[in-house]
Amino acid sequence: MTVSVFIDGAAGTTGLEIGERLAGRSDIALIRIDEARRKDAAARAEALNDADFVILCLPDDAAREAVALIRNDRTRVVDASTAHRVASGWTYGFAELDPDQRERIAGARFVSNPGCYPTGFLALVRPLVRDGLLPADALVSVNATSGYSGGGKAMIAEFEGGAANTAFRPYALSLAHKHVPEMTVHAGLTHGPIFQPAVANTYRGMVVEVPLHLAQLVAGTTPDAIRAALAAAYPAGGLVRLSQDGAPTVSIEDDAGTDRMTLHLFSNPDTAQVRLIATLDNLGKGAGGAAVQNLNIMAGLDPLAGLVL
Ligand SMILES: NC(=O)C1=CN([C@@H]2O[C@H](COP(=O)(O)OP(=O)(O)OC[C@H]3O[C@@H](n4cnc5c(N)ncnc54)[C@H](OP(=O)(O)O)[C@@H]3O)[C@@H](O)[C@H]2O)C=CC1
Ligand SMILES: CC(=O)N[C@@H](CCC(=O)OP(=O)(O)O)C(=O)O
Repeated sequence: MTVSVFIDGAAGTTGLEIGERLAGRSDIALIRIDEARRKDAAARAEALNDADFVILCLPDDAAREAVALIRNDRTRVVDASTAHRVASGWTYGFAELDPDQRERIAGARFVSNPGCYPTGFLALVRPLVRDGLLPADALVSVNATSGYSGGGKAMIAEFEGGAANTAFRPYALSLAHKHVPEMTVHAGLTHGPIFQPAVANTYRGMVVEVPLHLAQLVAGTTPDAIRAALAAAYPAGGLVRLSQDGAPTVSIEDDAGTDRMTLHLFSNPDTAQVRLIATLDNLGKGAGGAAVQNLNIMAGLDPLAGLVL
């Protein structure tokens, strides 16, 4: 079986990553438009309506416009932007979020690819809320650092052109980052987490951390219970894997250049505190890898085709 796929925004950071993963696959026929017409609405509309699947790698407004340009009831969509991640009629494209999420994605016409930071946050927190270990009204925070490719072409130019002039820059200091709604909704929390992102002077990779006092969890919850919940949520052999933490070091490079995500749990019985940490690639499981995974699931293809494990 061959499916036709159009990447709208193929010349951008995420679009190029996805194009690389799909190139050379015999089960995918890529639809391309001339470089000179890649922002031309008529050319895009033709490709959007010809394709079995489209992957939107566009700014939010352009992603909404692309969806409006689809005039048939056949073309299926994976949107990598933030535009539809808590929108009704859209399925959240995080296959490992819940036991039946993969099946929901398989049957969906409109799938929103998760944000890169929410991918790490939700992997750590969603199983704890679902299993009743973390109360839904818990007040949590999430600290995270991303490589600068997370900011797309503009941020890459800033760092590689020498204008950034920093090794590490906290941002979103207004406490209103665009990822907080999807973190809240899909974790099943009633309060948004305090989100403290930063960008580091490295191209790709992320560290996403949720620190918790055991007192924030339901009484009697132990680090072993948290580990058991995470182990049950992420069976071996998938893209999301639970580290055994024999060698307790974590770095932003750990999963860079791959489509996997690694979860860590560190704890100290004396302080009754835990640090839950996810490492991933903002362009891998945080964007392009997840989009290809969703496409594979929706089209009924080999679920790991084109992915870097
Ligand atoms: N970078 C990352 O790590 C992640 C990005 N995303 C999301 O993916 C989307 C793309 O981001 P990213 O690749 O980083 O951004 P880039 O800025 O690198 O790429 C966006 C691309 O879209 C093109 N574009 C803009 N407007 C239009 C339009 N109207 N029609 C056609 N093409 C258009 C741009 O053209 P031009 O080249 O001329 O500027 C550019 O090539 C965003 O919504 C982003 O939030 C999601 C997860 C992670
Ligand atoms: C370092 C950096 O600037 N990161 C981006 C998010 C990266 C991203 O890809 O956001 P989406 O997944 O929602 O598209 C930011 O914080 O806005």
